[in-house]
Amino acid sequence: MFNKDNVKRAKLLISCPEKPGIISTVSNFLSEHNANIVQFDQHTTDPQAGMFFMRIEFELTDFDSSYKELEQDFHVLAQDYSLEWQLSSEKKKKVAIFVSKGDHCLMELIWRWKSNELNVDIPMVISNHADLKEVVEGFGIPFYHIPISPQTKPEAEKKALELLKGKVDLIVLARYMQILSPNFISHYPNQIINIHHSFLPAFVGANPYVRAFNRGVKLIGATAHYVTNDLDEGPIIQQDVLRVNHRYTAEDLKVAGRQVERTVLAQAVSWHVEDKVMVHGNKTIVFT
Ligand SMILES: Nc1nc2c(c(=O)[nH]1)N[C@@H](CN(C=O)c1ccc(C(=O)N[C@@H](CCC(=O)O)C(=O)O)cc1)CN2
Repeated sequence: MFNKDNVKRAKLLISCPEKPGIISTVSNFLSEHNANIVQFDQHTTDPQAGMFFMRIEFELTDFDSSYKELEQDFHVLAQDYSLEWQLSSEKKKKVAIFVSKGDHCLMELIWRWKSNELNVDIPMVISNHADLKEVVEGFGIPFYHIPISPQTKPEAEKKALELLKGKVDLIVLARYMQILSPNFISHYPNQIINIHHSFLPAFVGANPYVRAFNRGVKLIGATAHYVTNDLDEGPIIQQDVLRVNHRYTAEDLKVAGRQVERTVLAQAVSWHVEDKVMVHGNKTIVFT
């Protein structure tokens, strides 16, 4: 459809201590900037003394000039009201995917990208193994093999950071089986999403399916979370479970779990790139 008035959408995420009038102040600001609100969501942790969260999606005509003007003016309002905020346009986010040998989560993301279901660019895949090089390059995606050992991890992470610098908005660990250092994570705060193959907080760390089998669980699950220095303890974005029974071996659990892992990760990545996730402490607010 021809867009004669250059109308595009933007998203504004705001968090601040709860106070009366914040909604009317922000909506008046947007009205004064000729923004047409098309979606509005809010959450208050405690009406008396809690935190207030808001997500507003709006349209702007003459987008390129009006977006810049709105952004400049919002800086002033944000300071006056002590707002934490993020303004995003419809520009596709650039997502780097980290993998090891398992391909099911990687392929789910690539399939959704190829079908335009996931509105992102994938500038690179980085792996500590070469196994998936051919399949990734077959989709025209650059693949970088960076081998890692406990002795070489600092150098390997330095190489990865150099490849990533200025090229990505989000890193996805698609069954990447290496613990990231605090230094690496510090470059991408709440911009690294991991899929853990258990229903956290159960079975943190390595080999969760074997431990689930030994425990005799009747549900297995997967958890997508932001990566922090505390292994598998970061803010949870999405989870799901699958019913199992005594007939499942540990290997059966691993195979059955792949379906849950891939859909949970894809949903979490979709919500993040659509600017629907806000982080508060060690929790998220997801405006679905
Ligand atoms: N700093 C963080 N790094 C990673 C996190 C995280 O939450 N914080 N999530 C993990 C994913 N993961 C489970 O989902 C996981 C991966 C790897 C290991 C582990 O013990 N790795 C060993 C090496 C194992 C090997 O070489 O095969 C290690 O890194 O020393 C535990 C949990 C991704 N990273």
